[in-house]
Amino acid sequence: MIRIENLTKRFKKLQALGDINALFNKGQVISLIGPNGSGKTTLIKSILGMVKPDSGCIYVDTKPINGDPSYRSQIGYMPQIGHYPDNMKVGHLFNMMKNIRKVSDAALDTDLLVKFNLVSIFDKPMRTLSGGTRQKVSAALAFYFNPDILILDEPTAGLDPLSSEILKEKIIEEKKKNKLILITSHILSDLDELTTHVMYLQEGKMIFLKDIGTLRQETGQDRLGKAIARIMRDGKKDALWIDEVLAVKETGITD
Ligand SMILES: Nc1ncnc2c1ncn2[C@@H]1O[C@H](COP(=O)(O)OP(=O)(O)OP(=O)(O)O)[C@@H](O)[C@H]1O
Repeated sequence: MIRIENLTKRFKKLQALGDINALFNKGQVISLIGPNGSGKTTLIKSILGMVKPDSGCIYVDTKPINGDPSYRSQIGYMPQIGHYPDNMKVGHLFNMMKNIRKVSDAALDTDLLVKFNLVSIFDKPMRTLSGGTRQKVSAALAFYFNPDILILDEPTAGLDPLSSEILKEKIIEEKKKNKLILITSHILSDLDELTTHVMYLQEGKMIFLKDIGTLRQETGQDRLGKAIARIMRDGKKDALWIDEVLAVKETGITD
């Protein structure tokens, strides 16, 4: 569904992404994990066409994305920080998006609008919302047009525990509908019940892309956080092991 080939991006001297190769398919929930500044958001923005790679290519449903931008209507995107017009009211924002997309009411997914009770704040200007409430607006917009692909950048950051659970349940529901979901998060416990595959980035390099079963088996750890910690610890002890996992990038997902 999304194929990434030899993707490279530099910001002046800094290599933000170095020769990334990956294949993401329907029904997968890919957790993009890596330290701050490892390139997760740059990768996401490259898929969305918001960052122009220096070289390489991204295909969505076999079509290269550097042509027709209409592929973006297939994608629901929840940014790390949503930027909205300050004076726009919440209700107006949803209406405006609906009008731009020319989608009928029946085709809309209003689940999160209802569950986050956003209708009750339709008259509030965006600038008056708390950080967490802005996150809820971003989440509801990402799912609003029932997209086949969801890209969620730190979706639970800033959400209270109940809202975080509501969002996670929603992601699980969409996963059951065979959608492709890409998530970044530093809260690995949030990803445990969602993830089918883990893509680990470090300094712009893909260290591995593996299905969660393989990762658990190789590390002997059930929890994602512990499995990743184990990998990083072992990686420091044994550089050869890192070479071995780097070889995974040649083949992509090891199903
Ligand atoms: N527009 C830009 N101009 C210059 N450097 C940039 C730009 N965007 C990102 N970078 C740099 O590229 C690197 C990767 O950044 P990116 O935001 O992709 O990391 P990340 O893995 O998403 O980090 P975090 O976990 O902190 O969100 C960082 O060193 C960042 O400073």
